[in-house]
Amino acid sequence: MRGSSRILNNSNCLLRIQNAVFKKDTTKLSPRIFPNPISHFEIYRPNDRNNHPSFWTVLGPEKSQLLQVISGNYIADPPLSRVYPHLAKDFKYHEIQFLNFRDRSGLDKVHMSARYETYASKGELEMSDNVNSVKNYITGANNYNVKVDTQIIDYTSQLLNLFNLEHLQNKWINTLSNGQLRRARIAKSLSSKPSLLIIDDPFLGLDPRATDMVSKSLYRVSQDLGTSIVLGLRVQDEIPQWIDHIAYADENGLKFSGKRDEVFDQLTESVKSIEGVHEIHERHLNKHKNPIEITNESLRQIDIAPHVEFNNASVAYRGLVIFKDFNWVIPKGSKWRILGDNGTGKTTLLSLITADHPQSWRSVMSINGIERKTGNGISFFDVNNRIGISSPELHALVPEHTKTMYEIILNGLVKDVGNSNFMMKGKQENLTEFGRNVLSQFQDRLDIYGNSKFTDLTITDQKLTLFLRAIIKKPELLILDEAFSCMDDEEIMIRCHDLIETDLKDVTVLTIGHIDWEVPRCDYLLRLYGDEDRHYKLFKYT
Ligand SMILES: Nc1ncnc2c1ncn2[C@@H]1O[C@H](COP(=O)(O)OP(=O)(O)OP(=O)(O)O)[C@@H](O)[C@H]1O
Repeated sequence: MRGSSRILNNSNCLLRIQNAVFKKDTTKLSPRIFPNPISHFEIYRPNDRNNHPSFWTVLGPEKSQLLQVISGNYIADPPLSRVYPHLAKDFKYHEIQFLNFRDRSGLDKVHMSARYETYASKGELEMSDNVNSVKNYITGANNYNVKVDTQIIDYTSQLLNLFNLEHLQNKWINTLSNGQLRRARIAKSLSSKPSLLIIDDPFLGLDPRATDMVSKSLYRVSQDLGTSIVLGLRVQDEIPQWIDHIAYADENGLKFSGKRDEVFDQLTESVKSIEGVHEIHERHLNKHKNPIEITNESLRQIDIAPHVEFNNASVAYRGLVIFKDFNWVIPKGSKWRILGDNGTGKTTLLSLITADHPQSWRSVMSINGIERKTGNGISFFDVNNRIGISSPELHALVPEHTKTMYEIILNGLVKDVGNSNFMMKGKQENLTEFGRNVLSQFQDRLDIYGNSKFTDLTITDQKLTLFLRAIIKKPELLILDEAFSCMDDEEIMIRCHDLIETDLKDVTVLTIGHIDWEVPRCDYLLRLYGDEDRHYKLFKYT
């Protein structure tokens, strides 16, 4: 860091790392997290008048590791090479908050069907005394059953307002949509008024409006509370204006760090190849991107039989209407993007298709011309034998410490257990030629990581694992819900997208993703508007 040779004012220094190496544990053979020592890195409180670094973004292929180091994980060697001077006197564990969104930590690990069933058994959408309400989740009253004092209530109201959660405050936390839940988790992390807030992929799964709102709100709270903030972003992501310092971590360690404008040249040089790949990818995806509005009638008239059809479907949660008279014809083999702000009903729609949603059995839809209703000889397992899926909910259910990459992928071959059962072993001999071909396209990754535990994989390889698991049986219908979000190795993402175009031509694909370049090329778009009348429109890309 430039100018870092000066020893700065200790009282406002939150974190100082000097000539430190980091290890997972203290055993002699434990490998270093980064081969090179970190020579110097500092974070200051934002109200420090000397304009010292308080708002950082960490970029680069090893950003998550550096965030762990900053947040106090791993063991520093020598011991005092990483210190938190400002916190040292009266340190409380909640002074540092570290959030990553890979899991739904702190919440029940429930699969979608359980989410809807529990709602059904609870019977109420909103309960002011609901222990597991969003509001209680943010204050912590759900865990400790503590009485929350008025000051905290006032502060919580501010947080609810800033993160647009007021209208959701009495809902049961597990019924929130992914984007809503992420906002709630950020609000919760601020409820303890931390000195240092570290968030990996803060905008993951947020729609563009929510991204902007969360960014502004984070800055505002940090000013009010004097909280320093570190955000882990991908090189391709937009860096908020208020971030004034950048650190870049690669496999060797901290490559450079400093003021945003001062590291500009180094950053440009380091990300040249990543940006080159990104530009080619975007050009490919945008080749045909003019959406023209179409109707269900026109979809019925094309020469391909409908695969899935929604017929006047309606879904409401105790007065909260999500779908009203919803009709959608999905031709066999067509590729769709489903787009809509957080909470507009994308996941609900997919859970109808996967039969996780109870409404799914009430003649609201048909697949291959067969109406789905109870007593029609179709079971939940029949439905899911033909569906492959990757989603954040499934990601959270992976037994990450016990299963390897290869085991998780083969698990996708197991029949008659639904898609969320990770325990059953898939058999290598059940691989078809298609399955073998798919795996051979990623042999380079499997050779290195195939026998690694899921937890030890990078986020890119975790997402790749779930993608391969979803397609290995060659499903008739493939559901990709945020399947490529936070994949930072875009070359791997492109290989997955290419595979969809070349090897899954006859498979119907439904994709959800808020970021354009994370979505494979699609023929059609379903746009949900989330307004009072639950409008939606269908488009064809030309
Ligand atoms: N079981 C439930 N009980 C009550 N409300 C629910 C339930 N499940 C979902 N909701 C509400 O229904 C709305 C739609 O949720 P859904 O998860 O389908 O949205 P989404 O479009 O997938 O959002 P995101 O982009 O955030 O993932 C949200 O407002 C959510 O709070």
